[in-house]
Amino acid sequence: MSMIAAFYSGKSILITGATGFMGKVLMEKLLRTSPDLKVVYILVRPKAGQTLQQRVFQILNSKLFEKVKEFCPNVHEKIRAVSADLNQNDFAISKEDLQELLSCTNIVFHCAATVRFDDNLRHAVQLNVTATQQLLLMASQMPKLEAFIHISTAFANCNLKHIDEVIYPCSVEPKKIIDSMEWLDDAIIDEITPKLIGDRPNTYTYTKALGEMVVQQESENLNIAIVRPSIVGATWQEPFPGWVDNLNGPSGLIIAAGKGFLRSIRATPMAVADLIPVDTVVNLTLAVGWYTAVHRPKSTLIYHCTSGNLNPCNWGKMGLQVLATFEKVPFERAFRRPYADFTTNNFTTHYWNAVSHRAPAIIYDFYLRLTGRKPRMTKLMNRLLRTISMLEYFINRSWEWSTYNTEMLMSELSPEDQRVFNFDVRQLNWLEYIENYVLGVKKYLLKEDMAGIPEARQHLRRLRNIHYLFNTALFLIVWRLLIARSQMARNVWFFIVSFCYKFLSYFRASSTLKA
Ligand SMILES: CCCCCCCCCCCCCCCCCCCCCCCCCCCC(=O)SCCNC(=O)CCNC(=O)[C@H](O)C(C)(C)COP(=O)(O)OP(=O)(O)OC[C@H]1O[C@@H](n2cnc3c(N)ncnc32)[C@H](O)[C@@H]1OP(=O)(O)O
Ligand SMILES: NC(=O)C1=CN([C@@H]2O[C@H](COP(=O)(O)OP(=O)(O)OC[C@H]3O[C@@H](n4cnc5c(N)ncnc54)[C@H](OP(=O)(O)O)[C@@H]3O)[C@@H](O)[C@H]2O)C=CC1
Repeated sequence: MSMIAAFYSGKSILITGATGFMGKVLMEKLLRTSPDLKVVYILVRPKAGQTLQQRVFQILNSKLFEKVKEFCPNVHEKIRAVSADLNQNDFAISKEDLQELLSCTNIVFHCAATVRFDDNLRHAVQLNVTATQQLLLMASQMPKLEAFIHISTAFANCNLKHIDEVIYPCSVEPKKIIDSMEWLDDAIIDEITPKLIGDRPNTYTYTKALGEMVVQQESENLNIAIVRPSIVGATWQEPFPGWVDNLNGPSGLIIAAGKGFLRSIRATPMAVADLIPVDTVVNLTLAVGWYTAVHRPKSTLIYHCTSGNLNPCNWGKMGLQVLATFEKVPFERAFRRPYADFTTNNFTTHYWNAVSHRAPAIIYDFYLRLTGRKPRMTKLMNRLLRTISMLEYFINRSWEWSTYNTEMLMSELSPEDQRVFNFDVRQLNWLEYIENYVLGVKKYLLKEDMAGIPEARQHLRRLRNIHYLFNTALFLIVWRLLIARSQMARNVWFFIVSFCYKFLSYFRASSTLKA
């Protein structure tokens, strides 16, 4: 019997960010392994014209929840969606709901965050710092609370090269930042943002670091732990391999490469690609919840959920496996044949951006205009290049994360728990994982049917022929222009033609003699 699963039975669990990528997988695993838990409270905001109930219904009817519904058909009865907006004061939770949450919650998993790299500082602080502080305040009023698990990121301290499982202070106190966001106007905030984030690449990593400081400062009377995942990718094993439902991290780039938009990327092939499957993160998080509640460590423990030091893989190897998988399972209606290379300096990056990204987009838009359609490729390409520029920081550097606490926790688990809540990334076969990841992107993100593969191959063959035709035509045009303008080009042309003629004459003569 799994001790962790048994621990969650009968418990009331509060999850923030349950509609997000990680939150969904966390909720699914909890309900599948501990169907006897009392209730899962999820803080949800109405969004995109959908009510709370519609959002929850959509999640529970997704492919991700198919397996849990086999075990526990009335899974929806275990979930209680509470209307809440983490950007609002007191999260805009009704009095009755708040009362219930405060009096019943045993465990809190705080996953909600803004993970956008381009968020303005005010919004990123509101969600990643102020909301964390408010949630901790709520938690301190929960008499039955056994553990509070905060999800941070391994990149919160990406300005350092070696990162230990400790909280590193930021130069300005989070409380001061929170206060200043209340009275500074947007223009001033934009001006001071680069100074505040310092050598971090974006507001996301900075505000996640501030969030950790808040956790540390409020941790006095609470039993808290922090989990720091690196780049979270599709599921490795559970509930099935390759599940993914958003474009963050590598997923968007896999689509862009598979559809032939992304042909080169500025990346360091030998840099460690610290990817971690989402089910591994969730297993560790649940194990941390159990350990923190049962063993009540004296200080706030931080757990790195990373792969680099236990089972390293680099971007070069991953990229090649991504491309190899496109050969086996091509994506439908590609813009160009998938081919991508890593560039390593400014000059080649600009050159390939012009030749492989912008020029084809302009030519395609010209074709769309000619055929009476609205041009859209240049806009899309600009957006892709902007996205890539924001991710480049992470694919051109390597970090070392120590994992003593994570390894200690692994050794504390029973063999059954090590199996059911497996977070031992040493067992991961990267090539198999990447292949399943690409397949998952095709199936669950692009919603493409496997039956469409022959047609996709046919389409790629057509693109290859168009490519050859285009290159030949381009060559002839350039050559024709050269001949018209330069005596030297004419001489070279005359030489090649006469050489070919002589070769053919000799070949014909020798074959006549043989006959
Ligand atoms: C040896 C040589 C080998 C040769 C082999 C060569 C092979 C080469 C390549 C092969 C294929 C690639 C394989 C892997 C390559 C490397 C991948 C590296 C990824 C690394 C990521 C690391 C980041 C992790 C750091 C920290 C981890 C965390 O803690 S946080 C979680 C991560 N957060 C994010 O990823 C958020 C990023 N997103 C954003 O910040 C924003 O979305 C944005 C700024 C990127 C865009 O904002 P914008 O307002 O413009 O638009 P938005 O409304 O959000 O979306 C616009 C359209 O763009 C689509 N979109 C969104 N995100 C992405 C994305 N990540 N990639 C691509 N597209 C994206 C979005 O859907 C919108 O589309 P439309 O609706 O169609 O307009
Ligand atoms: N994905 C990754 O690569 C990594 C993620 N992390 C961390 O993991 C955690 C989860 O990330 P992930 O699941 O990928 O992120 P997602 O963007 O998929 O999910 C974010 C969640 O936060 C919720 N949320 C955002 N704003 C509000 C709000 N104002 N009120 C209520 N809820 C809100 C979202 O709700 P809604 O659906 O309504 O928008 C969503 O459920 C985050 O803390 C992140 O920092 C750490 C390392 C890597």
